[in-house]
Amino acid sequence: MTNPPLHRRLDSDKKPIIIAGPCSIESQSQFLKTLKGLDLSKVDYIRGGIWKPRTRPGSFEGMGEVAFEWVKEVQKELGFKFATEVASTEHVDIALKNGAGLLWIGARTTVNPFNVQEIAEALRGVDLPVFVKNPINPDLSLWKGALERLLKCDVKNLGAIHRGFQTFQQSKYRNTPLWQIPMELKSEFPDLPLLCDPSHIGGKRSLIAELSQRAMDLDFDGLMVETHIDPDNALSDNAQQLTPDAFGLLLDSLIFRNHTSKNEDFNNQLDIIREQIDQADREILEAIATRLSLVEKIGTYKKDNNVAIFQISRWKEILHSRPEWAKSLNLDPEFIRELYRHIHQQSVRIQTSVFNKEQDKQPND
Ligand SMILES: C=C(O[C@@H]1C=C(C(=O)O)C=C[C@H]1O)C(=O)O
Repeated sequence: MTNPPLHRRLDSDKKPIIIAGPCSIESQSQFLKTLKGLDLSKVDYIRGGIWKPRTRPGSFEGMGEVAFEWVKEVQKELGFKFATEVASTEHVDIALKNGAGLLWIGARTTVNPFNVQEIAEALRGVDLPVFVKNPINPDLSLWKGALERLLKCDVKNLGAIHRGFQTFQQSKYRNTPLWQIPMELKSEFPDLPLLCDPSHIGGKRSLIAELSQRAMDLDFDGLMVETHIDPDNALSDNAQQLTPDAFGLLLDSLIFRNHTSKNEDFNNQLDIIREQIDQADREILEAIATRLSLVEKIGTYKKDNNVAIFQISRWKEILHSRPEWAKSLNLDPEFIRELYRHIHQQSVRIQTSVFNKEQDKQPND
C-alpha cells in the first residue's frame, strides 16, 4: 500500500486530540451527568457506545438507536461533537442520520475484511473523521487493509486508534500494547492521526495514567479515554472507566511532548549525539561483518569435514554466555538473547549456502 494522501487532520492540527465519554450510553441522565462533570473545553469529541459488541451473549449490548435521542437532547444543552463505534452498514446509516461527528470501526470489526468493506461502502465519500481501531490480533496488515478499504471508498478524513492486542503472553494489561505495531503504522503513514485508547489496553483504572503518558512520550496524536459518572456501577467496562474528576486530574498530570524543538542548542546537541550514534552503528556493522565472515569460514571447514551446520551444544553455550556478558555491560539480557537468535539464524543461513555451493568446476567438466 502506498502512503495515502492523509494530510487533513480532523478540523485542525490540534494536538493532542482528546476523546472522552462513557463506554456505553446507558440513559440520558447517566450521559448528561458524565458530561457535566467533564471540562468540555478540553475535550474534542464526546464518545458514547450505542451498540456494544460483547464477547459473550447476555452481557449488556448497548441501548441502540434510542440513545441517539438522548445524545441530541444533551447536545442541545451542552454542545459537543459526538463520536461512536459502528459495526455494520445499518449502524452507519443510523449514526449519519443522527449527526454523529466522528465514527470509529472497532477492533472486532477490523479483523474482518468483509465487514470493513461493507462499512467502507456505506461511508463512501463522507467527510466526517473515521477512525480504525487496531484488529484484536497483532496483525499490522489487517489494520492497514481496513484503512486502505476506506480510502478506496473516498473516505479521506481517516485516523487510527491503538487499543492493544490479545496475545497469549502473560501481561498486566487487558490487551498487550505491543507499541512497535502502532509505531510501524505511524512510520508508514506519518500524517495519519494516531490516538491511544489506554482504557482498553489497561483494563483497569490504575494503569490509565502510565499508559496515557507513554502514548504522549511516543508522539501519539491524542487519547480516547472512557469516563463514567459512576464507574463501579457501569453496565460495561466498569473496571477501566474513570470518573470525570479523575479524568480531569489525568489531563492535568500529563506532560505533552513536542514533535520537535526550535531550540538551537537542543538541535545542535541532538546532531552531535546522532553523529556518535552513527559511528557506533558503523562499529556494530563492522563487528557483525567480521563475525559473519568467520561463520563462512567455519561453514567451509565443516563441509570439508562432513560435519553438520547446527551445533546444539555450542549454540546453547552462546545463548547462555552472551546474555551473561550483556549483564556486566548493563544491557538487557533478554534483548541480547533475541539479538543472538537473529544472528544465529543468519549464521545457519550463510553456512547452508556454503554447503549448497557447487564445487568450482574445471573448465572442461
Ligand atoms: C558457527 C557455528 O555454527 C552454528 C552457528 C553458531 C554461531 O553462529 O555462533 C553456533 C553454533 C552452530 O549452530 C559453530 O558451529 O560454531
